[in-house]
Amino acid sequence: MPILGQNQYGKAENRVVRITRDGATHHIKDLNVSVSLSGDMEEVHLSGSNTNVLPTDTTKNTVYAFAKEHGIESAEQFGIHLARHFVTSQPAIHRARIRIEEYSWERIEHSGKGAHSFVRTGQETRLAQITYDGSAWEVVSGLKDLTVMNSTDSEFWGYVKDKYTTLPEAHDRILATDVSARWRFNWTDDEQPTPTWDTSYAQVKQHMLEAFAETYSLSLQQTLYAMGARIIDHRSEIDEVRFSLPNKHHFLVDLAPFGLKNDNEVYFAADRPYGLIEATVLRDGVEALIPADLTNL
Ligand SMILES: O=c1[nH]c(=O)c2[nH]c(=O)[nH]c2[nH]1
Repeated sequence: MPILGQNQYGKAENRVVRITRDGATHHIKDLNVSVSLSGDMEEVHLSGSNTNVLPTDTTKNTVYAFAKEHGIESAEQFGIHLARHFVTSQPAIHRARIRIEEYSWERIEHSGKGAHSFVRTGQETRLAQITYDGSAWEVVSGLKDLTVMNSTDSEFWGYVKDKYTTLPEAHDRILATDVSARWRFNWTDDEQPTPTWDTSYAQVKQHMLEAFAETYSLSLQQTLYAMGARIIDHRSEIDEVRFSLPNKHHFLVDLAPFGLKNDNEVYFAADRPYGLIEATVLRDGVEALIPADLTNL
């Protein structure tokens, strides 16, 4: 008989918006929450018995009920509540993985009454993944679509040249990327104090941006390492950072046909193909646990 391999189930992409009313001042949390459970699920696959199956519909309802009952302090805290609930309340469920995307809203400053108007900020999407097996926690936070550009202090030369190489060496180029990053916390058990999730997120993002701005770059690879190293050096709660950085190429336009000189002023922003630079930066002595392919994480 064929063997049932790894399996998991749950409700994906539960969109939950939680408003907290503080008089006329409102606060918004806007999340996309995916629940994935695993455990004693052989029978549902092999014989069709649903005895151990908590319906995915129930997992969806739990997300909404918890938004009311516990509020949403941070994506990480909310994910921890949910994961703990599924694993500790259902004997057949041995592992819960909660993935969250968070969309940020900024208050619209205006001179009228009330503080209940918001504009979606077009910057990055915050990410969190919480996994719990009844004893150990794994929290990986992250972000995607944080678009950054340096208009100088970037070079790329001295690379391998074979018969197919046509790329001219660059001694002053634009360096631009959409940062996708995940970082793993070394908080793993309830005995340790939990990190302050929001402060940690803000600091990690700031270190990333400062390292991008302050690194005189000889390659996107070098900039990536500088960004990760800065996080590992400054944030003791984090042991591992993984980046996926598309190199958003900007090519100088040849204006000579029009009798114009292009002194690093006019570029064509290409959207594809793009270089894709990916790497993990780790604290010395720790094991790498973030998967190499971030597309589904
Ligand atoms: O920063 C870069 N790294 C590369 O590996 C590479 N390859 C390339 O064509 N351009 C660049 N730029």
